[in-house]
This record gives sequence, structure tokens and C-alpha cells, in this order.
Amino acid sequence: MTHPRIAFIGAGNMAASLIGGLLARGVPTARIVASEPHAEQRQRIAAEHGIAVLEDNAAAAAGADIVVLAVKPQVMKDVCLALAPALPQGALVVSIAAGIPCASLERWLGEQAIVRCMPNTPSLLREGASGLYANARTSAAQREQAGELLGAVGLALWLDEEAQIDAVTAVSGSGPAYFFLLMEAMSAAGQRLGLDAATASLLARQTALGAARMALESDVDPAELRRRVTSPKGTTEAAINAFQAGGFEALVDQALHAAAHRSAQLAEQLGQ
Ligand SMILES: NC(=O)C1=CN([C@@H]2O[C@H](COP(=O)(O)OP(=O)(O)OC[C@H]3O[C@@H](n4cnc5c(N)ncnc54)[C@H](OP(=O)(O)O)[C@@H]3O)[C@@H](O)[C@H]2O)C=CC1
Ligand SMILES: O=C(O)[C@@H]1CCC=N1
Repeated sequence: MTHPRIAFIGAGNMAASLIGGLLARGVPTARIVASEPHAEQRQRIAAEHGIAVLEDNAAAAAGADIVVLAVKPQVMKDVCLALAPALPQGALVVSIAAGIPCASLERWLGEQAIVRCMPNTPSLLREGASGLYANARTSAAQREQAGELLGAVGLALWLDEEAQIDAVTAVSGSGPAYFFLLMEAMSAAGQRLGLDAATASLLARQTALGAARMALESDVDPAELRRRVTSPKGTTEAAINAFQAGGFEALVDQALHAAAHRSAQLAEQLGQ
């Protein structure tokens, strides 16, 4: 199988997760290159993953079949304007930036096949979840290429409308952080209840893994799985009642709306 040549522009947290996941899937190191302005980060990523990490974005993009834009939304315009003349003919651009719409990328890069996607960091373990949206210039073969790229590191779902990316960002793009927050809070509470830090943390993390696997691997929906843990007048009921008295569902709703709103706001602020 011939692997496409993939260039990552920006080698930060999300790029490193995708790179790690792709390599674990068997993509040869020689097919992946990245660029990154800071020498220390270049050396770290190169040493960790065994790929070439260059200083110059244009040099990294040269000869690439897929150029993944993995810089922060705040620098995306400048990066695109500088990169535009160096984009290889026929290359597919994949943007993972929160907020930045395809129309802005097209304005900065020129007439270009662009897939906008929202991945998440569990891609590193090939347990990622991404939503993808392709602009009108993207061919069927390029859509397939993008689907394979993100599908190699986890679940990759195509979206009907670009605006849905804001919701994907709120649910799964930012989502790992919510579960980490819950693990932190459960671990801290466990310690206050008398467990040592290592035991409380391990119990919280393993329980998250077990619950996630049950929710994904059984035919039973999470609400029923929760009911099966919740004995009438038992300990779980006491905990769930406390969550609900504190407005847990409303708080989750509020948090996800804040994330989606921030994604739309980034488009307004940075997409011009
Ligand atoms: N982190 C996540 O979980 C997710 C992030 N994303 C998106 O991925 C993108 C990257 O986020 P994340 O990885 O968290 O951020 P990071 O800051 O970790 O990564 C961005 C990288 O780009 C580098 N960079 C800065 N300026 C340039 C430039 N001009 N050319 C090339 N590289 C540059 C940064 O270097 P330096 O730090 O030295 O300035 C940094 O290493 C964002 O657009 C974000 O919205 C999407 C989904 C999930
Ligand atoms: O926090 C952020 O803006 C990025 C996008 C999704 C996850 N991290």
C-alpha cells in the first residue's frame, strides 16, 4: 500500500497525537513530516516520533499529498497567507483548527480542496473521534483520503453541514478534557474520603475506562447502564441525587454551549 505524504504545519499537542496514532497504525516515518518554529519542540517531536521536523512550513509542505494545518486559530491567517504560494498542486489541505471556516481558509489559501475536521487527543491511542466537512473543491478521492487519515486514528464521521463542527468541537474535540476533569474531581474526593492519591487516581481512571468500554461495546444505552449500577435507596442513588440537586445536566449543557459558542466566536474574530 502506498501511503500519502503528510505534512503537519505546527507540531503541538494535537499534531503530536495524530502523528503518534498514524505511526502506531503503520504509516512509515518517512511519509510524515512536520514544521514547527521552536527548536526545542522540533527536537522533542523528532526524537519522540522519529520523523523529520523542519523549521520552515513551505519546506515541510513541499511534495506533500496532504497538508494538515495544526496551528492555533490565532496564527492561522498568517500561516496560510505565507504558505499559499508553496502549496503543492493538487494537495489536499486538512485543517484541524477550532473555529476557522473553510471560506476563510479558501480566501487565504486560494482555490483549494479543503477538509475541515475536529479531531481529539485520544487519536494518539487510535481511540480518537472526529467530525469532518469537505468544501466543494474536494474530490471524492480526496474525501476518501481524509476519511482514511482520520479513520486511521479512531472514529471519523462526515458532517452534512459545516456549522455542525461547532457542536462536534463542544462534544468530542474538547470532550476529553471534561472526562479528565471528572477524573481529577473523583480522585480528589476519593482522597478526602481516606484513599491515598495513587489509589484514588487509579480507581477513578480505571472506572472511566471500564464505563466507556461498556457504553461502547454493549448494545445497552448509557441511561440503562447507569440504572443497572443504581440500586434503589443505595449508594449510587445517593450520589446521583447529589449530582442532580447541583444541576449536573444543566451544567453540562451550559458548558457544551459555551464551547460551541466560543468556536463560532473564533470564526467571527479570526476568520476575516
Ligand atoms: N489540543 C486539542 O485537544 C485539539 C486542538 N485542535 C486544534 O489544533 C490546533 C493546534 O492546537 P494544539 O495542538 O492544542 O496547540 P499547540 O499550541 O500545542 O500546537 C500548535 C503548534 O504550532 C506551532 N506554531 C506556532 N506558530 C507557528 C507557525 N507560524 N508555523 C508553524 N507552527 C507554528 C506552535 O509552536 P509554539 O507553541 O512554540 O508557538 C505549537 O507547537 C488548534 O487550531 C486547535 O484548535 C483541535 C482538536 C483538539
Ligand atoms: O480548546 C481548544 O480550543 C481546542 C479545540 C478543541 C480542543 N482543544
